[in-house]
Amino acid sequence: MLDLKFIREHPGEVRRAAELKRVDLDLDDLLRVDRELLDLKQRAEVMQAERNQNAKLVPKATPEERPLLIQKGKDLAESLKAIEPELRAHEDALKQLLLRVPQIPHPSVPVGRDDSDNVELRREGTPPTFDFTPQDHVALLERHGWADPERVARVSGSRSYLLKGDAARLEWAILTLALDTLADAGFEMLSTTALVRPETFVGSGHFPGGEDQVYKIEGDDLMLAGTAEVPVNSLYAGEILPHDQLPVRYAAYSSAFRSEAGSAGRDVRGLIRVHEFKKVEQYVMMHADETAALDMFAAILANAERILQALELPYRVVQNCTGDMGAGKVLMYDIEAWVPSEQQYRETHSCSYLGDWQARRTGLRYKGEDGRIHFAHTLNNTGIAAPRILVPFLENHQQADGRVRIPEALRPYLGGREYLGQP
Ligand SMILES: Nc1ncnc2c1ncn2[C@@H]1O[C@H](COS(=O)(=O)NC(=O)[C@@H](N)CO)[C@@H](O)[C@H]1O
Repeated sequence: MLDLKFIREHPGEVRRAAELKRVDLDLDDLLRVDRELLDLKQRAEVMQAERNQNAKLVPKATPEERPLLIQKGKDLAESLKAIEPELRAHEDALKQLLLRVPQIPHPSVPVGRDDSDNVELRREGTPPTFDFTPQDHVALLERHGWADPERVARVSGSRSYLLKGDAARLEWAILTLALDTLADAGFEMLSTTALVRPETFVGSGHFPGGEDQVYKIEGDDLMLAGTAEVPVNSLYAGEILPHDQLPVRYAAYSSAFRSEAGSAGRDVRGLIRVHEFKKVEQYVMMHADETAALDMFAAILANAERILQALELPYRVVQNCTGDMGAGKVLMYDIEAWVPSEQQYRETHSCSYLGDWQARRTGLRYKGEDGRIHFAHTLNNTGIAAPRILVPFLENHQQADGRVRIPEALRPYLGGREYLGQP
C-alpha cells in the first residue's frame, strides 16, 4: 500500500509501476472513489456542523421557535444517518483498491517480463567438474537409504518428503549453521508458527492475489503460511514502537506450507519443490530511511552469502526484473545455487526491500526523533530453506564413491565427520 497523498500527487508514477510489474490496477477507478469519498465526507461535515450549530440554538429559543429547531435537528440527524452507508461503502472500496497499488520499483531495477529477464550480477565459486558420472540428489538419497519416497507418497501424496538417518541430521546441521551465522550477525532467533490469521497475509502483501498458494484450515479462521515472513511481519501490527526499539532483526525458524498451485509438472522429483518445508527467515523492521535500508538490504544479502560460502556451494546473485519482483518490492535479488544434475543455477534465497509498503498494510509504526509517527520500512531474505538446499549440497559435494563431503564449517554440527554415507 502507498500513501494516498503520494498516489494523488504522482498518478503517472503509480500507473507506470503497475504496468512494469504487470499489476492489474484501475487507478482511474481508485481516484474516482477517492474524490467521491472526499465529497461525501465534506457533506457529512457540513451537516454535522449545521446540526451542532442548530443544537446550540435550542436552549436559547423561545417556546414558539423551539419545536421547529428540534425538528430541524432530527431532520439533520436523519440526513447524516442516510449518508452513512454510502460513506462506509466508499471507505471499504478505497481500502480494497489501495491494497492493489504496487510499490514503486527502485530506479536500478531492470525492466522485464519474467525471471528470464532477471539480470545476473555476479557469480561466486566454481561449479565442480567430476571425473566420474555424477548422480542427481534423488539417486544419492536412494543409494544411501536416506529417503523413502514411495512410502511417504503413500502417507502424504505428491511433493512430500522424508529424510532418514544422516540426511535428516544433515538438514538440521545446515539449519543450525544458518541460525548460528545469523545470531553472529545480530539477528535474534525466533521459533514460530505457520498457523496464522488471514489478515496477516494482507499485511505481508500475499493477499489479495496469493490466496491459491495457501492451505486453509477447515472450520477455523486460520491458514498455513508459506514463510515466517507472514506471522513475523504481523507481530507488531497496529503498534507504535519507540524509536530506539528499531531496527528489529529476527532469524525466524518455522515450517512453511505451499500448495504450489500453478506449478504442476515443475520439479516433481525430489526436494526442490515440496508442500511443507523448513525455513530460517531473515526479517527486518527499521526506520523509514531508504539509504540505511539499502545498507540493510546489502547486509541481509551478505548473511545469506556467508551461509552459502560456509556450505561451499557455487552460486550467483541475480537482480529481479520488474516483472518478477512482485507488487510490494522496491528492490529484490535472488541467490541461485549451482545444481549439477540440471547444469544450471536454481533459486535458494530471495532478498527483498519493501519500503513502507508492508508497514502501511500492517500498521507498523514508530515514534520518530522528530516526535512524529512514521511507518517503518521492512526487508526480508531467506536465511536457509531446507530441503531445497540439500539438492545443490548433495550434488556438488558427492564423491566418486558416492559419499558426500562435509565442508569444514559444517563438520562441528555433524560430530566432526568429513563425509556422510558409505562408499
Ligand atoms: N515449494 C517449495 N519447496 C521447497 N522450498 C521452497 C519452496 N518454495 C520456496 N522455497 C524456498 O524458500 C525460499 C524463499 O521463498 S520465496 O518465496 O522465494 N521468498 C520468501 O518466502 C521470502 N520470505 C524470503 O525467504 C526459496 O528461495 C526457496 O529456497
